[in-house]
Amino acid sequence: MHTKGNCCCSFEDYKLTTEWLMNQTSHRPKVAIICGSGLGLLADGASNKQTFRYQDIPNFPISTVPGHDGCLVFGTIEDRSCVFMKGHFHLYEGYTLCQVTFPVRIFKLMGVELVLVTNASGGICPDFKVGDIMIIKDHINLPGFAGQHPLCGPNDERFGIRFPCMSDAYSKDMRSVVVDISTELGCSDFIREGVYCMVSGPNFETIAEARMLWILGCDSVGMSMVPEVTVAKHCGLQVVALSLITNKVSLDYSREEKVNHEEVLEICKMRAELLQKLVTSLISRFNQQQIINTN
Ligand SMILES: O=P(O)(O)O[C@@H]1C[C@H](O)[C@@H](CO)O1
Ligand code: HPA
Repeated sequence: MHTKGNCCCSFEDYKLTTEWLMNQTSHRPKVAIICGSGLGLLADGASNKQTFRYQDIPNFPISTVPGHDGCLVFGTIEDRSCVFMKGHFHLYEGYTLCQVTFPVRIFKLMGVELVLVTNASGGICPDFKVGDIMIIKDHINLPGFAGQHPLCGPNDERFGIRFPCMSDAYSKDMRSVVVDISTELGCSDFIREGVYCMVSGPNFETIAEARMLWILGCDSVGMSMVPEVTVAKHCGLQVVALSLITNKVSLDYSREEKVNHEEVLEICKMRAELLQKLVTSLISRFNQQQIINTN
């Protein structure tokens, strides 16, 4: 890979990795699922699985965080090919945003149309409970404000335009499909909608920072996803994102609880089955929607 500004991957790098994967598998996924911390279990429901460890895929970064298995799983859900990222990459691991978002452009080149992102986040909105699932309707890209943005550097028009619109990054149609599915599954009590804020991490927020984020309009805070969503939107992919509220963020100096990563993973385990049902139903609805759109 070569380096230019924030950008360390050339079109040839993306092409090489895509061709390598397409030579190794006959799956041609239309949906990619990015599994956040502790949520790799989402791939377990797929059949006809074919797994590639990140270290074996040319140009792929490797996962360094507990709860991120570090493999790409191709499989079938409801007769449709999907690709699951069991583990994704974070700024705090020391990766550039070009590396963090590298897989998204591979998905684009492979023919993916929908990216379904899951992650873990801390609930800022006082109404949120641990275990709630927040449908992300918008985000605040805090590292982006400071120039840590995946689209900084020369723009490659083969992926998208220089100045992409982000006001509709999260598909409105797919968001309402998630609401319908949660009613059908009888879990609408856990479903919320809100604004996710990305911070770089790796420390959890101070109380003053959390209060600032609440004033700014953030309902939850996490350390990932926004770069991937930005790059997905830039290259014309539909995005739907679900954030599992794994802890309540302290807004109050009298609160004694201290958040830690083990607790985050524990809550992910608790909600993995429900998230898996949501994801499976969502994929089958996306397939139906595609069929309707092409008829
Ligand atoms: O990868 P995600 O965003 O799901 O993981 C969150 C943010 C940190 O990586 C970690 C903190 O516990 O969980
Ligand atoms: O409270 C949090 N803050 C930031 N990232 C997180 N990921 C899970 N919980 C949190």
